Amino acid sequence: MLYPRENRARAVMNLDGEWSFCLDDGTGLTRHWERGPLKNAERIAVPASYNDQKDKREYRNHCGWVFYQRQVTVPAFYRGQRLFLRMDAVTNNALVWLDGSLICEHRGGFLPFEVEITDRVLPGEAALLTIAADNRISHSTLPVGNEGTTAFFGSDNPGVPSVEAAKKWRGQQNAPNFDFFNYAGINRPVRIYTTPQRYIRDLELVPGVDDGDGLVRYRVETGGDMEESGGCSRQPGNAECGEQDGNCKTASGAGRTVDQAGSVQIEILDAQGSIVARAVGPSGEIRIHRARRWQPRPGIPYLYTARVIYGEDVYEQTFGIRTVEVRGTRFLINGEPFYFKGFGKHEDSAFHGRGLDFCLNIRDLSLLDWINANSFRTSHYPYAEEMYELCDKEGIVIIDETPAVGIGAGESVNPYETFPLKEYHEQVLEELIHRDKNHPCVVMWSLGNEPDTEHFPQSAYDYWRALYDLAHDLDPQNRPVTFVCCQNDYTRDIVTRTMDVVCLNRYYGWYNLSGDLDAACYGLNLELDFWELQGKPVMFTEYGADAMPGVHMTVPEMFSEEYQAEYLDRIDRELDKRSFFIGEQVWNFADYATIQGCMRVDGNRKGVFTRDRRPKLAAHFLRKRWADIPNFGYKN
Ligand SMILES: CCCCCC[C@@H]1NC[C@@H](O)[C@H](O)[C@H]1C(=O)O
Repeated sequence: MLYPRENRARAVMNLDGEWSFCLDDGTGLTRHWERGPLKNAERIAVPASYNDQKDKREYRNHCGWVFYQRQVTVPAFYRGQRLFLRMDAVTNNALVWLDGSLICEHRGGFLPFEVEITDRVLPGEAALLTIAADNRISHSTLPVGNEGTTAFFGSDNPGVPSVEAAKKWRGQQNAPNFDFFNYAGINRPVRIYTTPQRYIRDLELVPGVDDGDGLVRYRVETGGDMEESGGCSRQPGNAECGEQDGNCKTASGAGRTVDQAGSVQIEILDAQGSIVARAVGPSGEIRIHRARRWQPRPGIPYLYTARVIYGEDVYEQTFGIRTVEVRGTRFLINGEPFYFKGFGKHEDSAFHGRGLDFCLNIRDLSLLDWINANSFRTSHYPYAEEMYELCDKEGIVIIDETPAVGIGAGESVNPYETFPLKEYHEQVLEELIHRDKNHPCVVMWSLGNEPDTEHFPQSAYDYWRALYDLAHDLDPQNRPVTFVCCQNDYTRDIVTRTMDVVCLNRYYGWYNLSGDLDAACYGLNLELDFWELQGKPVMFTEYGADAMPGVHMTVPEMFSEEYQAEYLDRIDRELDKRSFFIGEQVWNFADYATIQGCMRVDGNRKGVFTRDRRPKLAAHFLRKRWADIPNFGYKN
């Protein structure tokens, strides 16, 4: 499924803007609100979460379906073209109708899905588009919601009769088993795009090097051929209603890599737009003489463009010539040992919630430059495609993470036996890799964040090892695969040590040994001694401390800006002593919204920037530290 781009063969209609909106009162589906204009509708902006767009508690705390609606008129001059409706992300589950007919549904709130509507709309005629979004989370969703218990870090007095009675009285509420607000709705763009009858369905680019040349393996999948069959080529994110067995059916017939009805041509253009190589056929290998490498900044993130021509259709995709490899305890990019400097982030901002915000993306990459960072993890879900395109251009390295956060329920519940997540997790992983496979900025896949790997070690190993193998099978570039492990008994965890890179979230001196950085460094070193024996590259994907802006102390204590800065300084000094330690990603880039709770003061305050992107003391510390740490060769 290709990102929508307009060109001489394709048009894109962006449906962003003001839509009609209703919170479901529990009758929307049974009374078929999609069959006509929404009654008592309010105005809402798309793309953006709905939660913060109104000053109404019911918007903030809604639990269930919401309905979005707008009229769409495809221009008459699109007649004869194929038409596709693409939703970049509807959080968390979606139903889509046109003129009251269900045309597709999708599970998952952070990856795109599309459906062909060529035979469902009449160009020149208005149609009523309705999208319903369900924000409920549970043991069956990713991210995971708690069932019958409190949210992550929630507090409770279980068993007290009055408290238990009140929980029953208040009815169903979402209880996120994750530490970010469960923003929901149409968080990313909705578009209609056109293609010629025979069109390019997908493009896979696998860059390699050969004695200074670039060697790019490519594969083009086409669709809409004359001899099209109704066959189902499983293309993640292509959905058509009626396929209740989860078997995606492409409404446009089977995808083919073997060209049946016309030749595929591919041209490679350099950054100046000159054709430097070309090939014919739906798959093959292209040599680019004296190719320029894609390098993380301050290197040059050089991008080529693959232009595919198939019949009347054209599609252009940028890509980079770079290699990624784990060798011993080193993480190599273009054969050189890379050191990760950066953060766990969130897609989070006032007003937009989790909605795509082009301006914020530009601003955040500017701040990553200001602070001398080179990378971030898309914690804890895939980010909007536009951010990856920016990182390709700016030379920022990404660890790309699924929405699998919160898989665990304490020592008494084995989530791997009781949470029905395996197939869904596989679907999400497949959609993620399918969407992001061509981005040079993506150097590693993270299968998920902080699952329980301590209480049921063998079940955990079986579950995550299968996903690890699947990720390696699915990724044409076969990038390293990891997952992110939380503070646990690392001697009982038999999963983390099997990943290509050991990614640790550690909070010595915060969630344990609180406020005591001497003891924190002592404990950290005991654990690092353990990891030294594993012979794997190890990095922090989270470490940090909350800091309330403006709280200052001469003797640093928790929640002061000084403590946050000293925390990072002390821990970093210990990490510098370990040659197998290949990166430090601080939690978090910026303060962000969470569910209410006695552990959160207007959200999570571990940001080194405030939510409106003002630097705390720790940001100045990191900017200075990271100015002296090179991308390559810092450790070995
Ligand atoms: C004992 C609890 C361990 C929590 C580990 C720390 C958490 N990791 C996942 C992130 O989404 C949270 O925001 C972070 C935290 O709380 O700030």
